[in-house]
Amino acid sequence: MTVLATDGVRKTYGETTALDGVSLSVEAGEVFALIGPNGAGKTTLVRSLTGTVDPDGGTVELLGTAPREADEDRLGVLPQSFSPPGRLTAREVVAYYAGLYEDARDVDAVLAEVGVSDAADTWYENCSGGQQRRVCLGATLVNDPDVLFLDEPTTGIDPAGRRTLWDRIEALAAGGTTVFLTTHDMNEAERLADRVGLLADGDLVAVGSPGELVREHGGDRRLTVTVDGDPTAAADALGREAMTDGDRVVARGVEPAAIGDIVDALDRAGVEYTELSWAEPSLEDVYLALAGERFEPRAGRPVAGDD
Ligand SMILES: Nc1ncnc2c1ncn2[C@@H]1O[C@H](COP(=O)(O)OP(=O)(O)OP(=O)(O)O)[C@@H](O)[C@H]1O
Repeated sequence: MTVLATDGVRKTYGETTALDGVSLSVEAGEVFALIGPNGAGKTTLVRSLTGTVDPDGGTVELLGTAPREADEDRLGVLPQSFSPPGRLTAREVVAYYAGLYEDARDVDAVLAEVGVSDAADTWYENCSGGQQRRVCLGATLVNDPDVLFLDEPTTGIDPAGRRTLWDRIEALAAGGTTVFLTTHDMNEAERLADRVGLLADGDLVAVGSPGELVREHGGDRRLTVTVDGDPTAAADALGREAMTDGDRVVARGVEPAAIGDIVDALDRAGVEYTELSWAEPSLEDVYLALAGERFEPRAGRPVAGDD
């Protein structure tokens, strides 16, 4: 069942085109992550989907109706900036939002779920930035929403806390909650999302599962050797196309099975190196390929016909 859908959505602010004809749909129980550079239009799209921005063109449907008509009891929305009154405790903030619903969840259970039980009696304004973000997330979960919009949910949260919240979001999705999130954290998108959409300059330039996007746009597996000395000797020793960049030599398309032979070849050639690493392409490579800022390697020079 389609939970939300846009067709040709456009939004301009004066001379700025925030959304330039965005069409997408998200199915029940799906986790959809929207990524893209600052100013790409992510928040504008979330706000169009939740009915707080009126698009200039195109159509938006949420739960089978116009966003403003959608049943609020079934929605949870965590905006990018959310400013509850500072002189309420964390528990009072969540209780305030719980009070807006007839059938709200237990406030302490929600605080525990987002990992802020310890700060339950602390004034919101005295909570750390990460604790505040968790309290706000808790406030969006009080009505046990069917559809959850999370605009940069883990910004400002420490790595361990981020993982706790990822677990929580995964558990919600496993329970059937549809999640639409925006993030600048490629690990977050890769870990959580069934599908990822990359928005650039108001255009949805790629949509697919993280695996599909990486296969299509992520480029090759690569081996990087950081040398202590002249990189060209290392590049020669690799016996394959490579590129030098400062003290690094990068060869693309290297299979894991070839790493042993490469190490032997470097040893035979007497190449001194400080690091040898091998990496699969990731969503970050997709992002950089499709929306990143391009730059020329500082002292790079192609070796052996590398492109
Ligand atoms: N209310 C507004 N008035 C004027 N311009 C706006 C308004 N809201 C957004 N914009 C502009 O629309 C464009 C898209 O902004 P938006 O906040 O949707 O981007 P974003 O992808 O969410 O960015 P970020 O990653 O920085 O949060 C930007 O150029 C922004 O300046």
